Amino acid sequence: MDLVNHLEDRLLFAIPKKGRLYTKCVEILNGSDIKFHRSQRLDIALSTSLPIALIFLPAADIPMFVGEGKCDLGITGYDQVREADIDVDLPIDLEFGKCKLQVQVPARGTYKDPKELIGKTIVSSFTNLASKYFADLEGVSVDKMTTKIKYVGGSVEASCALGVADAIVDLVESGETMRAAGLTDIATVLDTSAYLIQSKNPKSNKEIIATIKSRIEGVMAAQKYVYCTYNAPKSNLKTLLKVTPGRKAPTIQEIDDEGWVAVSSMIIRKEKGIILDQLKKEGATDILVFEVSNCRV
Ligand SMILES: Nc1ncnc2c1ncn2[C@@H]1O[C@H](COP(=O)(O)OP(=O)(O)OP(=O)(O)O)[C@@H](O)[C@H]1O
Ligand SMILES: O=P(O)(O)OC[C@H]1O[C@H](OP(=O)(O)OP(=O)(O)O)[C@H](O)[C@@H]1O
Repeated sequence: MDLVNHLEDRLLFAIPKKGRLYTKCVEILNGSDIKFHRSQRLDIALSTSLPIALIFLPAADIPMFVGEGKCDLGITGYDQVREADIDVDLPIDLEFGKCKLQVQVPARGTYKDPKELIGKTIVSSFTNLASKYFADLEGVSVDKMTTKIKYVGGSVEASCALGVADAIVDLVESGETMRAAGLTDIATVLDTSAYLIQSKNPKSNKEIIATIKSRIEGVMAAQKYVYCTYNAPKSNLKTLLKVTPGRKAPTIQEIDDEGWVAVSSMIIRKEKGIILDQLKKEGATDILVFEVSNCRV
């Protein structure tokens, strides 16, 4: 297939091919203007807007491809990076795919402390992280630990009910799966979210890597902030500026009304309600909020 020849001179960027991280990754690529067309059944897509080839891979394999320098950049869960135990840079926390890798036991059982599981059988898809966690609990190296760690690839939560495990180590987001399986968490092994990961020895030039990172940071900022403007009485400007300090600093402009200025500032989207209430209370008028569709920060 000729596609492979077109990979030369392109930065290879590994993206989860499906699953929980896929949709958000495509949103980030779109927001970054990394345009591509993915044909059905093809796991490589050439970007039409930048010298990039997107390589769609299982989330669990991405740390290896980036760690070995086959792909310069990738997006995957921090849990996958730690499980693979591969040395990569983690330049951007993308703040989605947030969940916890937790030790879970039958809710009606007697286990309350993970130390009570020493010497027992634990089932997980994250056997390396689970092994390290229980070896640390035992205070020995992984090869000397007495706790048995077994691998299953999915539906880990069924293991206790099926009598395969005394406890499991699995991801928890809402907790619905855990509760439905009659389990409860007793310890957290790792907090995770999706990251942009980068090879320690990238083959592409620094410029294209910097461009991609800056665009992704722009998408993140556009998601995190909204743009707020208002008119402020000079008499209470100091207090109002404390409410909207901006990312760097607020912009203040004179207006054709003595005693008043116009202020514009980026504000955190999640805090918008409280901030607008405070601005109003402190005497601001004509308060407007705008979506930021894109930016460079
Ligand atoms: N509720 C969740 N359950 C599992 N993984 C989650 C959850 N929320 C976020 N994640 C992240 O998604 C990653 C799993 O990605 P993905 O769904 O692509 O793999 P997968 O579960 O192995 O896919 P599949 O099971 O469809 O083959 C996890 O490693 C974690 O970083
Ligand atoms: O806390 P929750 O919001 O319920 O999410 C957690 C569940 O999601 C994942 O499984 P997934 O759906 O990816 O299927 P799997 O069991 O085949 O991995 C994970 O392994 C948990 O089972």
